[in-house]
Amino acid sequence: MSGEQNQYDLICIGGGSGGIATARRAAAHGARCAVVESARLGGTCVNVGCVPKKVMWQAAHAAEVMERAGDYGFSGVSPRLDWSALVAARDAYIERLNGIYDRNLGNSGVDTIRGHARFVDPHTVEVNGERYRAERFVIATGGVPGRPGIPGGDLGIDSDGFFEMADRPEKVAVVGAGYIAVELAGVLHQLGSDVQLVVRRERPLRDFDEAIQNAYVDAIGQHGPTLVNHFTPVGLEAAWGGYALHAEDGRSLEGLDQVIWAVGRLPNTDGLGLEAAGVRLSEQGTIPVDDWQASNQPHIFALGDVTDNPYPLTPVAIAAGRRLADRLWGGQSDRRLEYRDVPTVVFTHPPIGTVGLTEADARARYGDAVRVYQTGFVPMDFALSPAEAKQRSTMKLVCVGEEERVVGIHLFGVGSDEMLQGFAVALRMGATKQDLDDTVAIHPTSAEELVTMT
Ligand SMILES: Cc1cc2nc3c(=O)[nH]c(=O)nc-3n(C[C@H](O)[C@H](O)[C@H](O)COP(=O)(O)OP(=O)(O)OC[C@H]3O[C@@H](n4cnc5c(N)ncnc54)[C@H](O)[C@@H]3O)c2cc1C
Ligand SMILES: NC(=O)c1ccc[n+]([C@@H]2O[C@H](COP(=O)([O-])OP(=O)(O)OC[C@H]3O[C@@H](n4cnc5c(N)ncnc54)[C@H](O)[C@@H]3O)[C@@H](O)[C@H]2O)c1
Repeated sequence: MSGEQNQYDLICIGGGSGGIATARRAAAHGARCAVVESARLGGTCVNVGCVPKKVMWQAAHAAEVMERAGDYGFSGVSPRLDWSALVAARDAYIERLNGIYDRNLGNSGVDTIRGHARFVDPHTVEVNGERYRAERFVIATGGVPGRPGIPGGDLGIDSDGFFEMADRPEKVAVVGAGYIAVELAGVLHQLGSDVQLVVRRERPLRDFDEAIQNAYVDAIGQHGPTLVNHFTPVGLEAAWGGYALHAEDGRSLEGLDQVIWAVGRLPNTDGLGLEAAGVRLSEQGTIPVDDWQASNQPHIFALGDVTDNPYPLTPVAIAAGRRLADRLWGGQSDRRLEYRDVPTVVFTHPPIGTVGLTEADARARYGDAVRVYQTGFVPMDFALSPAEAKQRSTMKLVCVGEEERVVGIHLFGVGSDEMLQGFAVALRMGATKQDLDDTVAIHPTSAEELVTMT
């Protein structure tokens, strides 16, 4: 029987990016809140996503910079990676973050309930046999990696498995054409593995602006990983000589130490008891929500990767949650997340940064009113490098109308990851090409190209 202490204003199911952010903001507004988490606090991002991925990317980036040391006159730089030391340091860092998340929840006055939450009725969840009631719920249970439904699809590993690898594989196929595939392929390639990036169509990152797709494909054509295109996997076999990945057209990739599936993620609603709560799911298994994050049950909200959110990103889950809490408990009745002009970075080598419309989307929406500015250059990082080692950067501005309002910014090159955030503010505020031109450049940087394009 649940007592007073098990009665809340808000229970967030899922202690990841969205659930924690919502509960802490609601608590700051005075709501009595709890977060239920069945695994490690911090969710995908902290444990098997952004954070360990960025650590691996930093390691790969360090390797890349050390490769260039000779160009600047250094000698004797021949690093050898101790994979297990890297993994141990990374995991210790994440453990510290888990502790910080725990303390932050406590300091914010949010109760943490450990275990798997399951609705037993629209206002009650059960966790480890104990019942908890709330006036409102936020479902922020995120997603899990998917695998193809082909023979041998259960062999190999997914992105969760990538973070468990005790050794660096010598020869690996990364299957997929989205963020995770290109990021993991890039890290492993840069850290010394022989990597084949396997895509079903012509090239990866097909949702990105064509200039970015081309720049990325040119870059990996020059430096790796190896692109294997038009390859639709139909089977994976484990044999003595290593894995063999078979394609629909009869081709095979053989002798692989590892195969990493990066073929998309699935919303995580397993065992949530949504039928008991009366919450409907979409055909894709996501929880459909309205503009205010409400499910078909007005007191049950959902956000982040478990919804049909077009940007399954950590800051998006956080922003949706904080705005929801501001609206429900902070008296800000119009506050909600608008799912547009969300800046995002893909941590390739070099990285990709993008915000707003691609040229193709802008042309579909605005027709001839679109004007595009594009530039390509070798950043100064490679000024002293031999021609074959130089990496080019690409930048594109998509502008609309007489006033040339900037509606899309697409970057590929060293520093794009850190460059984009400020320009995304400008885009959101309605900056025009003239505003960029009127901003005095910072020299010598790559970023100055964005305010000097003709
Ligand atoms: C490899 C990888 C790299 C990524 N890199 C980036 C990046 O660089 N930048 C970026 O912005 N995004 C990145 N993402 C995406 C980002 O991690 C997600 O968008 C984000 O974590 C979604 O937050 P969420 O709150 O919706 O869910 P999650 O963070 O997934 O949290 C959901 C939590 O709910 C818990 N849970 C599930 N069901 C229950 C239940 N019934 N009861 C109790 N607890 C439950 C889970 O254990 C989990 O901890 C990456 C993702 C992956 C996989
Ligand atoms: N840097 C970042 O911000 C970052 C990094 C990683 C992930 N994420 C987020 O996580 C989300 C999920 O990433 P993701 O890469 O898992 O998914 P995704 O949906 O971006 O890509 C999945 C890819 O797998 C391909 N695919 C699907 N089935 C396949 C099959 N049977 N065989 C071969 N290929 C197949 C699809 O064509 C698609 O290109 C992203 O949309 C992104 O929002 C963000």
